[in-house]
Amino acid sequence: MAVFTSVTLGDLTQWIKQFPLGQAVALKGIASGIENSNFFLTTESGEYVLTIFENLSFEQLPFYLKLMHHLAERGVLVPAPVATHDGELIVPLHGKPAAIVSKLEGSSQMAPQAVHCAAVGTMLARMHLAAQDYPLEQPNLRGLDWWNLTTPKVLPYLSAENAHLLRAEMHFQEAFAGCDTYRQLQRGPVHADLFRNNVMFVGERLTGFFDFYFAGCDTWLFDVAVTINDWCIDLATGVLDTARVRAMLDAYHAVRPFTDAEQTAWQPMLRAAALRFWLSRLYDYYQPREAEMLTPHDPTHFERILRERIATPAPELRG
Ligand SMILES: Nc1ncnc2c1ncn2[C@@H]1O[C@H](COP(=O)(O)OP(=O)(O)OP(=O)(O)O)[C@@H](O)[C@H]1O
Ligand SMILES: N[C@@H](CCO)C(=O)O
Repeated sequence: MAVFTSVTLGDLTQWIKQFPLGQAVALKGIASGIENSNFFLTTESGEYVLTIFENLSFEQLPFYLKLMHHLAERGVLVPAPVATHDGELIVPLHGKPAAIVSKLEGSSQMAPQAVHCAAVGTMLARMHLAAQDYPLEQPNLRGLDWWNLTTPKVLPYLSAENAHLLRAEMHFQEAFAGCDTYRQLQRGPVHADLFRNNVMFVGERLTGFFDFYFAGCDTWLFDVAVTINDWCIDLATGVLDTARVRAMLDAYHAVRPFTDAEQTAWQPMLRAAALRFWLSRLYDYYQPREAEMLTPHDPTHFERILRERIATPAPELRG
């Protein structure tokens, strides 16, 4: 159950009047998702998603909602936030920040083929380019600083072997983040969590990216690495699938060509993207939030991926 704050249709009778959407006619809690309370909301003017933010503050949220608005305006397929009559994208509901966004058609493609990976690669590159002139700045809040804070919190729970892996990889990533090649990488707003469950498809047609609430400013290559590490792997082993990798990278490159610095940084970045999710999953596993938590995601999945990315040379970025 992933509705942490309950809302009834009656609660919305007055509240919805601040939006130009007519009356709310149906509301249905969405069971998946582990971060926020989400509802499908039908109003007199159409179908939307109502999100109540359980962890993000009124101060943090404009970065995400305005980014979605910016991207939607530029033709990138993302949910468009709906503004109130006063132009606000975030308003309180039951004392927490809430927003209404357009509902994307379709469903997640949990067994993607090369054709789906190509569509994701194209849209990801378009998104990076379209966000280039986005004026707000917010770091990736799950970047190196967060890894440094989180590592000592999870280390006591790890086997000697895994503790060694984590310490060694943190050491490696600190050095990587400080090197000249890293400084040359192009940066901007990135999604940073573009997993299979955060993209909608109708058949082979991509209908949108969503769940932008881990977005932040980081290297574009980090976003590519996070996406490849989820979409283009054999789930049981974490091994990259060449056909899907090529489809995604070639499609991305056709829209926004990879640079020499990115080619040099590719293997360390695939490791960084694996480390990021190993750490967050370890943290959620050993320090679950009270009561509200669902079954945490399996950390060993990303431990396997990290070991695999260290052991196996990365594929060429430019095929
Ligand atoms: N704009 C949207 N259009 C259509 N469906 C949506 C939209 N936003 C969310 N959903 C649906 O709600 C579900 C949960 O949303 P979301 O992934 O954003 O939640 P979350 O709590 O941030 O979860 P997590 O962080 O675990 O991915 C999605 O799997 C999707 O089915
Ligand atoms: N994509 C993350 C969950 C947060 O959205 C994970 O699989 O660990």
